[in-house]
Amino acid sequence: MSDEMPTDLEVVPNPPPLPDRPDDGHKGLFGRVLVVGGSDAMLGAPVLAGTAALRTGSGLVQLALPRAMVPFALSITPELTSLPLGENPNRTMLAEAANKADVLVVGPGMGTARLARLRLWRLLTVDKPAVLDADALNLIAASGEWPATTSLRAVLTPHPGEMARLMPLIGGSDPAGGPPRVPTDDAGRLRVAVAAARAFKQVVLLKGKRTVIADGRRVYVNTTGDSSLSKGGTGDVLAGIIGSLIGQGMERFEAASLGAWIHGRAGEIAGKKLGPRSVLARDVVEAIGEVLRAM
Ligand SMILES: NC(=O)C1=CN([C@@H]2O[C@H](COP(=O)(O)OP(=O)(O)OC[C@H]3O[C@@H](n4cnc5c(N)ncnc54)[C@H](OP(=O)(O)O)[C@@H]3O)[C@@H](O)[C@H]2O)[C@@H](O)CC1
Ligand SMILES: Nc1ncnc2c1ncn2[C@@H]1O[C@H](COP(=O)(O)OP(=O)(O)O)[C@@H](O)[C@H]1O
Repeated sequence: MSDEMPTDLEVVPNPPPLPDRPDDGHKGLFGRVLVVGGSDAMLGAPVLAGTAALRTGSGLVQLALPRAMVPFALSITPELTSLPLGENPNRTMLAEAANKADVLVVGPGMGTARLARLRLWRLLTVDKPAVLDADALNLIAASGEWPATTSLRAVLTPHPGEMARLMPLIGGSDPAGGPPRVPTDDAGRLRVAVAAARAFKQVVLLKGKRTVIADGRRVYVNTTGDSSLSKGGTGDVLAGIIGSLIGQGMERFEAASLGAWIHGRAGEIAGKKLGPRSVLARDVVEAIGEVLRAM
């Protein structure tokens, strides 16, 4: 990975507007999102992602998650539908659901066990746009190389810890010989996001204060958001928002940029109501409506 700052980038100053929502539309027009995630220890992550997608305007959101969790997940958000996953890899049913969807959100709370890996590898062969988050990224990092055969057109949404795990795949290392680390300054974060986008040929969103979105040619640095978002589950909310915008027809870089902006504003609004310390990820989901109404 080069230490040079790329000089051939278009810096996008503002996120794009929301896509149109025709008055005579129906749920089939506004995107079918499939969220694949959840594991014994983590139910909240896929539910937060799916609920955020519904709040952002998706017509239909289905959660593919372990069978035992389905009743609990649906009792939190009954507007979600489910694909119960059993102990076998269930890869055919999963691939069928993925093929019916307009966009996939893969990884929130999925864990890194064998079944999760098998399911992810099956999904990587589906020709769909996707948001790859959390454990989807950890599984790819653990495999040691970017899956060159993937047909997914993805937005990767690593936090700096996940990005550090991916860095060996783009030739990133710590000069001192320790584990790779993501720089904390703006220029360094931008360099890493652009290098990853170019190496993987995907859209990369590097989370944190001043989230960076890069597609290899363009870069957008988000300015919304504060410490109201510094709590478990808010990244899952972001994955759902971006998936929803892609499902509503937005191009991936634009969806990731606008999604980061909406997510940050929703965090700020929730923080004003409750105080930044007390905001939960679900409060960020609840604030999405206020953000969208004002746009
Ligand atoms: N309710 C639920 O169901 C929830 C489920 N969740 C699910 O949990 C799973 C594991 O995801 P996870 O992010 O919690 O663990 P992991 O990837 O090991 O990250 C921690 C490591 O990364 C680093 N690090 C993190 N952020 C950083 C930053 N901004 N800046 C810098 N470093 C940062 C951090 O480093 P440290 O600060 O400790 O030095 C640490 O090493 C995943 O499936 C997710 O979806 C969660 O979404 C929560 C709610
Ligand atoms: N101080 C902050 N300012 C702006 N955004 C923040 C801040 N703290 C966290 N965030 C945002 O909150 C989200 C946290 O995501 P992540 O670390 O993946 O959480 P989780 O995995 O628990 O859902 C990211 O979008 C990140 O950019």
